[in-house]
Amino acid sequence: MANSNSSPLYERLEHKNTMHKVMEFIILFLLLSLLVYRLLSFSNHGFAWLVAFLCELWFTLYWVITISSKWSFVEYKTYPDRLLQRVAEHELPPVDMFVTTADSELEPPIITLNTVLSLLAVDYPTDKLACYVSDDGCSPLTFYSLVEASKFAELWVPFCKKYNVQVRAPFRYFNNDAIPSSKNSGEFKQEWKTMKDEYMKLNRKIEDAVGKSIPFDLSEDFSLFSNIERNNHPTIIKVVLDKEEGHSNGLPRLVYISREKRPKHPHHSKAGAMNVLTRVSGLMTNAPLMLNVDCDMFANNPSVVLHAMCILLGSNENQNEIAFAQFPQIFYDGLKDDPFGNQMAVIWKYLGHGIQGIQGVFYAGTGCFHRRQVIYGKLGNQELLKTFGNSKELTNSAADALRGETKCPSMLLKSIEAAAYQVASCEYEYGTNWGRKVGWMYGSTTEDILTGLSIHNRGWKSIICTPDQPAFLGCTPTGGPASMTQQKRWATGLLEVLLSKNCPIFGTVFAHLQFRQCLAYLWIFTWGLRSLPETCYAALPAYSIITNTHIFPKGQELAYYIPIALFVTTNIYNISQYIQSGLSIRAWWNNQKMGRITAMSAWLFGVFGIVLKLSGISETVFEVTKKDQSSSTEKGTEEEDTEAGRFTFDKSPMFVPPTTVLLLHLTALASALFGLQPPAHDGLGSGRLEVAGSVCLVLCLWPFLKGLFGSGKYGIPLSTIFKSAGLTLMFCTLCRS
Ligand SMILES: O=c1ccn([C@@H]2O[C@H](COP(=O)(O)OP(=O)(O)O[C@H]3O[C@H](CO)[C@@H](O)[C@H](O)[C@H]3O)[C@@H](O)[C@H]2O)c(=O)[nH]1
Ligand SMILES: [Mn+2]
Repeated sequence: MANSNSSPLYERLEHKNTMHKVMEFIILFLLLSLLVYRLLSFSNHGFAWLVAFLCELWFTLYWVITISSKWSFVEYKTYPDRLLQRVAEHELPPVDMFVTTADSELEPPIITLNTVLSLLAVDYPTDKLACYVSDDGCSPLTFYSLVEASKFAELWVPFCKKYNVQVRAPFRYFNNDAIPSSKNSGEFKQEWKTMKDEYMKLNRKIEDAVGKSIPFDLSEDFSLFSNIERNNHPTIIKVVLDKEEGHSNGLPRLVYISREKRPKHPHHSKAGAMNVLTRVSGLMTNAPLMLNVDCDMFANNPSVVLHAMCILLGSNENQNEIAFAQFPQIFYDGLKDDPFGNQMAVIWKYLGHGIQGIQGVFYAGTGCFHRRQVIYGKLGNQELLKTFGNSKELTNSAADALRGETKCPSMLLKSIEAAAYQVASCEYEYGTNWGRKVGWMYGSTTEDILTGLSIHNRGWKSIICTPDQPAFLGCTPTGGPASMTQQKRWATGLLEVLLSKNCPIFGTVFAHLQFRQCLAYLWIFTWGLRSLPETCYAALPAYSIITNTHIFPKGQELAYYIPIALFVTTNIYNISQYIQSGLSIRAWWNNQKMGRITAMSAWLFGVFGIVLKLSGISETVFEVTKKDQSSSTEKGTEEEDTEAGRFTFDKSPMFVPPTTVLLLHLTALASALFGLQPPAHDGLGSGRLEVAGSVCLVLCLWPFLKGLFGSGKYGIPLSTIFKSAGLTLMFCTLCRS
């Protein structure tokens, strides 16, 4: 095409969203009015008034930060076709692809191997790709699955490319039994059937291996795994697929790495794993770009790498400003209407693209392409050794990477074996800058946001890339306990950053973090803190009904309409965003409910976790979330499916606060209904707004109301109910006295 050289590889589209902005200001105005009203009537009221004021002050400040973060909605459109016309295949930069897994029980190897297969099969020159799998579980099963998957890949990858298969994770591709009808040639049908049979065989092999202590004969490779403890073992590095010298087998390289672990050495969870991947790949292939995904995030769009290249090779003037290209987290088989409120589609859309208009989207830990140079930082030669550690081979490769040279070694392991084992050992990082100035940053269980922040601090930008066909799809946790565990880890991890020297405010004052980008980071880092005002505010209506006082304006005051208007506009505003994102009102309501529940349980415990850490009582841990096999070969029973979205419980203390708040409101409403309230002091007792607030909370806590009467995992454990009842009783007694 004549003009293909001049047409850009990506376009930046700004959206005005005027209606949203107007509503955002109306909401802000109402919040401020409420604050003014509280201040003016302060003298007539007591402690509860002060609490309400403080909570509302927090909500207002938070709203200002939210408006700023959402303000500049910017979207990027990428054109991979133009890229292929402009850049010759051999000029495309190599990419190292990282997959992390940590536990073969919580993360079934069949999921991991599907992710790996989808990456091996992407549309990109295979000799430019290498896939590295980090296994923090040091599981022979994972290794075995990888070896078996690599054999299957020899059939699968050519098949995908021949027929331009769109979804290259076989468990998704073979999800329904019917042969895709779009391609009807007899040859295709035949090959499709063979492929499915082969995949089923692979599946069976792995299923057979699960649960056996030694699932395979201890041949040379597997013997490395015998008598190994997960947290106490030497490094294992195995090249599963290599390039034979001279000829290519049409598959990318594939390497299995289980880094050394010793009980006394901190392993820094995923961040530590990422740094080992970075170093080992630096020695082996040293690609200038690195993609990383969680084990459950398969490539759902075969052109992902090309889309990312559009941005990272991009237009000349700013290609050196963009540090990473992040694809949004989207989930497959997400339960309908997001009953656990963890699909975050609206957040990704409005906050993700809003921040895009400032310095760029946050790094979200998965589905992201980084520049190796940026991850390494900018350094002079004399600093290299101190920064990167004592491996001469690694410092040389890092120096190459920093100069923008990549000499891709043709022999993978043999020549550099010793160096690879050295950089994967647990003592290697001592006295270096790994985790502090280079690589993935340590000190938070949300290493992703922290690492992205450290990049933005240095003045880099980032871009969110949203091709029409979602680039990566992963699992969300289902059920109450798993969702809460994840949310608690996030709340803790984010607070760990907020309360450390990495706090974004320092980044703005002393480094190159833009002011509004700092606000956007504060928006996310304060998730955990939101639990405090939310929980207090949730208790207020119950308090006022029980004591027959009022915390909202009375009917005869003009201010009476402020909370009502606030309630109405906020909900219209929120609902409109759900509808514009193609979601249902039910999804909005579920998120609304879960927002309240999460704040009172998981986020609150995130704060406790931080208090314990700061007082030196306990460390924070990265608890891996369980990945469900859902739509692979095993289907849940019918009965389970109908209950899929129902909230589940366990004995975790996290469920105590929401249960308590629920019991409190039930008590309050009952006392109002049966006229058991004490007489009001000034004739101004609790009124309609307090009762409405109380009813709202009961509705938000509906899953817990059902849980009071449910049984098994659907029921709140008796011990939790007793604790909550005790707390409710205490609260009521305190109120009355
Ligand atoms: O010691 C560990 C712990 C975890 N992981 C891996 O980290 C990934 C994310 O773990 P998961 O339990 O799935 O956490 P999520 O909350 O679902 O992950 C989100 O949040 C994390 C930060 O809290 C980010 O690291 C992830 O990329 C992001 O998807 C998985 O591939 C794990 O195998 C390790 O490699 N080593
Ligand atoms: Mn996950």
